[in-house]
Amino acid sequence: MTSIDHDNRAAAIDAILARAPVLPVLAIERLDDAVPLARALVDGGLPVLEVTLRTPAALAAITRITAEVGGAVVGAGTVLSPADLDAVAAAGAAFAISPGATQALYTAAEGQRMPWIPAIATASELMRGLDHGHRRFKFFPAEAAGGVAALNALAGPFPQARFCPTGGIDATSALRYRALPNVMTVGGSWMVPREAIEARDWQRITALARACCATQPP
Ligand SMILES: O=C(O)C(=O)C[C@H](O)[C@H](O)COP(=O)(O)O
Repeated sequence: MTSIDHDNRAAAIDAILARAPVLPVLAIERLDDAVPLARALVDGGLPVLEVTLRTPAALAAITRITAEVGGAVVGAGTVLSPADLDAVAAAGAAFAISPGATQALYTAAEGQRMPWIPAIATASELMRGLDHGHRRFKFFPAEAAGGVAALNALAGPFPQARFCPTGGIDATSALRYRALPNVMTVGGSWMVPREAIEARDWQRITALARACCATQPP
């Protein structure tokens, strides 16, 4: 892949993630929850979704949301291997995102049209990703790996890199991340509480999503 292709790849990721200030991270246990859950989030102003491959329903959920929820942009999360990358592309994912990165994934992603976002937690991991031509990264596990202070520090030597911090973030800390110039969007699951999904309380999820779009602490 040429560096121009890498520019296109970064632009494609920017275009997707710029659509919302927050990226909900979903673990969908019941396939029938996929469409109403996605609708609740889209209605609350969060159209870009990460459906993690942590449940058996995940691939079918990606396909179903993509087909049935207008306005949703469905990505796949917890992509751990080239086989996962192939599977989520076949399911129709608009993008793929991983909690880390491996040489196998960097190589496999070169052959995919679907954008893939590797994750980093250290400067050395970031340098490896930059060597592969990537400039957009998940920062995981964000809070445990140094949080806002770490991203501020990385901005010095790596001004070309931008991040989607994820892991341990809540409604209040999300605002601190969103204020950083090197943050594209903030990932997390705080707006999709497990008990709300179990109770199919879609109105509560829409209200929590709406609060994510606010610029003041909830
Ligand atoms: O599964 C993956 O691919 C991950 O990278 C992990 C998730 O993004 C985080 O577990 C979400 O973070 P919480 O908001 O703390 O729930």
